[in-house]
Amino acid sequence: MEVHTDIRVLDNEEKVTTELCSLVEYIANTAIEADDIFKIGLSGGSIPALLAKGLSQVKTDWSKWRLFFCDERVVPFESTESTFGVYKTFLIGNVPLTEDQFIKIDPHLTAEEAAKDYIQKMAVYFPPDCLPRFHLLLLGMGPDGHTCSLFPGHRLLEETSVWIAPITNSPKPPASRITLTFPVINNAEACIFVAMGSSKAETIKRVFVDKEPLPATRVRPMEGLLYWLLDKDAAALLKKGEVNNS
Ligand SMILES: O=C1O[C@H](COP(=O)(O)O)[C@@H](O)[C@H](O)[C@H]1O
Repeated sequence: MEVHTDIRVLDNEEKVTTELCSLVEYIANTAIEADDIFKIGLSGGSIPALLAKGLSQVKTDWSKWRLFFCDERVVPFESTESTFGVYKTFLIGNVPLTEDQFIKIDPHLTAEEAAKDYIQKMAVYFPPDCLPRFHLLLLGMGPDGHTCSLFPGHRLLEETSVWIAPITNSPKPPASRITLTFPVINNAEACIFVAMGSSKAETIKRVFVDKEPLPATRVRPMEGLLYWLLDKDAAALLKKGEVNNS
């Protein structure tokens, strides 16, 4: 079954930031109205810097936000490789979010233990006996097509038995990470990919024109919405008609 994909090509990073934050605002406030809570999964890479620039304009009840990690590196929070560490530096103090609204890994555990521990932490926020359904996942895509810490050709692409899986041989350092698995990703109410810069152009073509089965292409929220926010450089190899500007 086809998943409707809303691809938006924006002029530059500033416009991508504005579009991203206005979508996040709308989805957050809709979730809060319906469920009295907004559950968002965050990615690392280029996304935290965009949120740092745009989220302060967002009007929402910040106390209702709970922030999870689509993937996280199993390193101390003080490390520049820690995704939570990056968000802590960029967001806390910049928007009215407190550290305890972030559902964090225990960085003192092994990746395997950290994944199990994170499943238990997540379970507190989702109904029992069914897959977690996030209101929103913010996703990035590496030049190799990876998303979260799901890398091309890795056995974790086929993992369906756990919500969160450990990985100890990540091809992109650091090696030790935890990641959401596809059943949870594809159960989300909405996923927003952000890809910017010419280093992403070839991979964007592989996703939308060649339709290669890359990890990012496998994000298909069957009962949800899928957005791709691209800047002009990332979209450079797409022809007219391959995108729907809105
Ligand atoms: O390693 C990672 O990379 C991806 C992509 O990052 P980007 O800088 O190309 O946007 C990111 O989404 C993921 O969370 C991170 O662990």
